[in-house]
Amino acid sequence: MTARILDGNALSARVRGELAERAAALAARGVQPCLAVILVGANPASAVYVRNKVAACEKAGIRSLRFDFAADVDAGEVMAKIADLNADPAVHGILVQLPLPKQFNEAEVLEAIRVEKDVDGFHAENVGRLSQGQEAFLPCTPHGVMKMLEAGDVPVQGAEAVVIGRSNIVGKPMAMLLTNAGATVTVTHSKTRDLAFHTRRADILVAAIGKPRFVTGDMIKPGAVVIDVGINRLNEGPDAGKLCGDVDFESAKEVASLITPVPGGVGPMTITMLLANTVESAERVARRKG
Ligand SMILES: Nc1nc2c(c(=O)[nH]1)N[C@@H](CN(C=O)c1ccc(C(=O)N[C@@H](CCC(=O)O)C(=O)O)cc1)CN2
Repeated sequence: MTARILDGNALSARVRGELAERAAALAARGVQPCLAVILVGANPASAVYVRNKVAACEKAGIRSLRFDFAADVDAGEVMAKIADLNADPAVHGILVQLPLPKQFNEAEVLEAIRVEKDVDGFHAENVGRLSQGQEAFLPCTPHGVMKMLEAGDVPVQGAEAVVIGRSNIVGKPMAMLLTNAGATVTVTHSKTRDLAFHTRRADILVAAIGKPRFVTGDMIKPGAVVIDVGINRLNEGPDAGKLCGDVDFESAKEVASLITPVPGGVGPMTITMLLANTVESAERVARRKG
């Protein structure tokens, strides 16, 4: 069996087209969706993601404001910028690119963003609302994964889902979304004993562990759906310099029924769901204006 590929670029293009129409309709009513992006430091991967987010906004008719701070900036300066953006009625979404340098308390920074502008879905109130199955801004990567499952007609209700990774931005919210959708979810991580025992039981396997090509074909149940959230740049070997996921694509595709590639899988959907949350936030403002 060779797996069908779930193309995140194609799905993103479709969804971003719809979002551009919604953004244009809002602008016609005098509300131009606007996203503020804060980048602290010079992490090269973060710089690429922020550049891509700003470019995607522009293409979709979403205004973007970008604020760059040096890695050794005083945390108070960034907090003051967040306070300004919170108070600015023209700004509908605020995001702080992660990771932050060591002097920052990440949770404190994320809590400083107004819940209604938390388009990354990382504020504790949005996390709590998600855990209770209430309406909330959903974290962009897990939300993108759910959209991909939907686009691939993957039955989630009743499925055995295994998530590898327990990070706040992917693993934990992913588990909550799959649970809310009726899957039976197992969260595994670096301390899990006999990981392959769990992964081989999965109808839906989500890999978000941050280890290049970690999940191999022999760890996958035949016919499973494999979602690769990892983005790793290889430093050595014949593929040095190339991007790869947490899944060994070549062996996995021979066992799975459906698989996401890296690049071109979940990554583009992360940015797409950020645009979706920003447009949604602006629509809420427009509704309140009447
Ligand atoms: N504030 C946030 N910080 C981080 C998030 C997040 O959702 N919010 N997620 C990740 C990084 N990330 C978004 O910020 C992200 C990662 C990857 C991609 C992507 O499109 N990847 C491409 C490859 C891009 C490349 O060439 O490097 C792909 O997979 O095709 C988008 C967004 C951590 N931080």
